[in-house]
Amino acid sequence: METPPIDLGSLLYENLLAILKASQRKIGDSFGDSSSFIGRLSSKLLWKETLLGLSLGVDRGFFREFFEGNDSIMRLNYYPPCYNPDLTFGTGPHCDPTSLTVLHQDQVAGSQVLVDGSWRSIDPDPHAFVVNIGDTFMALSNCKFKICLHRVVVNKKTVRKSLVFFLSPNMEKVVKPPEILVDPENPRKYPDVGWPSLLEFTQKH
Ligand SMILES: O=C(O)CCC(=O)C(=O)O
Ligand SMILES: [Fe+2]
Repeated sequence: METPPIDLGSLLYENLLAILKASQRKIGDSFGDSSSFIGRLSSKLLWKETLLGLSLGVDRGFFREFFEGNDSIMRLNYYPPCYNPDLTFGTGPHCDPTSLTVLHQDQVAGSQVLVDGSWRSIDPDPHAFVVNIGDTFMALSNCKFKICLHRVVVNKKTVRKSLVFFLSPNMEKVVKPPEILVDPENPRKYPDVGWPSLLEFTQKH
C-alpha cells in the first residue's frame, strides 16, 4: 500500500506556530523560560530532520546529532520610523551566518531579498514564516542549498517588529557535509571548519 505524501509545509507551520504560541506566554515570565523555549524549538523542529534531510537524502540522525546541544538564539528586532528612509537601512544587506533562520514579521513590510539582481519585498503574512538558509547550512549541504542576501528597509511612519530564530550548532561542532553529499561530480566546496571559525570568518568578510 502506498504511503500518503507528507504535507511538509503544514507540518512545519503547525509545529512552529504551536511552539511560538507557547513561547509568547513564557517569554514574558523570565529569561530562563525563554531559553528553555529556544531549546524546545530547536529540538522539535521536525523540518530539520525531515524536510531538509529528506530533500538531501541525508540520514535523519545526521542533523539530530549535529544540532544536539545547539547554541540557537532568538532575536526581537525593533525598527523605529525613520525621518529619511532613503538614506539608511533597518538592517543592511547580509547573509545569516547561522544554519537556518525562521522569521516572523509583523504587518509592516520591510524585509527584502535579492533575486536575480533585484530586491524583492517579502510581503508580511501573519500565517507564514520566512525560512532562510545560512552559511553553516550551505557548507553542511555541500552547497546544495544556497544562502540568500537580504536586508530590511525602514519607513517614515510605522514601527516595524520582527521575531527571528537562528538555529546554530554548539561551539564544539565542526561543519562538514555528510559523505552522501560528496562524490567526484560534487567535490567538497569547503574544508572542515569549526563553527566558531566559520562565524568569525563570515563576520569579517
Ligand atoms: O527583520 C527582518 O525582517 C529581518 C532581520 C534579519 O535579517 C536578521 O535579524 O538577521
Ligand atoms: Fe538576517
